[in-house]
Amino acid sequence: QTGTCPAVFTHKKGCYSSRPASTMSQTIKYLGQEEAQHIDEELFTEYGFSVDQLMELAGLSCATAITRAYPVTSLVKATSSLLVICGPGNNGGDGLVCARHLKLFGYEPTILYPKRPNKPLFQGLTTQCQKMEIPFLTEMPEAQVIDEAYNLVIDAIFGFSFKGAVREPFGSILEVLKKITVPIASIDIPSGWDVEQGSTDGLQPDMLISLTAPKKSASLFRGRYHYLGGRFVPPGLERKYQLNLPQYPDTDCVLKL
Ligand SMILES: NC(=O)C1=CN([C@@H]2O[C@H](COP(=O)(O)OP(=O)(O)OC[C@H]3O[C@@H](n4cnc5c(N)ncnc54)[C@H](O)[C@@H]3O)[C@@H](O)[C@H]2O)[C@@H](O)CC1
Ligand SMILES: [K+]
Repeated sequence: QTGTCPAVFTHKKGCYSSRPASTMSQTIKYLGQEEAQHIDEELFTEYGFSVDQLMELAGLSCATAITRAYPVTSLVKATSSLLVICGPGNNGGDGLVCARHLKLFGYEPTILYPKRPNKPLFQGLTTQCQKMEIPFLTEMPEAQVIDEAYNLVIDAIFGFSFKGAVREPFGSILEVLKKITVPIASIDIPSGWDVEQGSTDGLQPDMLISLTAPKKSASLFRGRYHYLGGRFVPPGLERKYQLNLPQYPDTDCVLKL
């Protein structure tokens, strides 16, 4: 039995978990944009979480998933250098948290954070990264420079609130990212992709870390590593939106999908 029932307890009649049997065989839900935003809002209102709490858990999940896919010992460059590109919203905040944890995990992240919201949350996260001695770039390097200097680029530019044509400076940044050959790990959504429809000529990340639940465009992801993170969903919210989340193994904060 044990061999056929990963991540759930077993007993003599087969697999079981704390989840009702009716949801066990169903597949994980891929969320639309509005649905993702509603879940986000409910977590903060009805369920009493604060943004910085969930951002910390989300960013930690991302850093952990990255250690699974790209362990320090597997990196090809002489240093364990990573480039983390942060956008103007909460996806960018996840990137800052992720960079801080990656530094603690033995990587050498560098951050590009061109549009910084004038809010204490983001100012605090920026200070924390500076105090962790993570360098900040003042401009986007050229594609060739990125390929030479970094093992991996972490895309924390846009998440589930992205809409419409990409505005500067992010249009130029995404153009450079389309030319690089080092792998890209995208947080929640590959930036520039429509949250539901994806993109035919957009980024093609090697890794996607879906937070809470994958968004519809994740079904078009063709990279090697798709991870789920953000192990903080209360059961009532999971039931209401029929998320059918898989069970995370043991105490892990990430799960490979
Ligand atoms: N509910 C959840 O599961 C959680 C979500 N978190 C993160 O929060 C993200 C969503 O954050 P936000 O709602 O702040 O939004 P995003 O971070 O997706 O982006 C919003 C920002 O991007 C800008 N923007 C939108 N479209 C643009 C365009 N076409 N060109 C240029 N700029 C554009 C907006 O002006 C805004 O500043 C998620 O994807 C996830 O990464 C986590 O921080 C916490 C938990
Ligand atoms: K992203």
